[in-house]
Amino acid sequence: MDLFTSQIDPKQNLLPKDGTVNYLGPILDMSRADHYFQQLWNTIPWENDIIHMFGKRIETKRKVAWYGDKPFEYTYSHSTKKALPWTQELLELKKLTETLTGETYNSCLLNLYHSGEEGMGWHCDDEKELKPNGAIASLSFGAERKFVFKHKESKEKVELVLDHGSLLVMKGATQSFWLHRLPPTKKVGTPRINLTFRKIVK
Ligand SMILES: O=C(O)CCC(=O)C(=O)O
Ligand SMILES: [Fe+2]
Repeated sequence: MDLFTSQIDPKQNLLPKDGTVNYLGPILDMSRADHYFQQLWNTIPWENDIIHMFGKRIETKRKVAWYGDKPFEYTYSHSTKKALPWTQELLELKKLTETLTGETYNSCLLNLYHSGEEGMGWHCDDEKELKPNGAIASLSFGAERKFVFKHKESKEKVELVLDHGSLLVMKGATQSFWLHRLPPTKKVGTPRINLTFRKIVK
């Protein structure tokens, strides 16, 4: 563990107000994190996402997949997906995440970014299907990427780097008051996979 990761305080709230974000840092050793990256890369039926921008339907380069306890329908940016049944690896990761965060989840959105040129724009995860103020746990594999929060009113920003095999938790009022994004960058040439475990209450 290097000097930086040894200074991670999993109880520290990274937000100055209006929500709670904890960064637990790497929760898997390098070889297990590598193993999960390969498994997810090879076995998930990745599909391009559709977003609606300026009245147009745009297919993203970023790929997605949606899993859950039941074939939940999830409307994301006007397209509706039916959740696939858990794979063994996703169930292992869900259990580990539940233990470390003290919360339970029933669904997971997976994102695959082929390189730093792919990212995700400003948004909050406050869809009506999600448990209000429920925790969202974000597991990252592969390339380290910057992640940014921006307060909806004050525009204050909070930045951090999401490591290979790391866990980030957003909870409380975070989605009501803060946007987040994964900025694109020319500095990263390698892929990244992100899993966000969520709780659907429909
Ligand atoms: O890739 C990430 O780290 C963030 C993904 C995200 O914000 C989302 O899936 O809602
Ligand atoms: Fe998000």
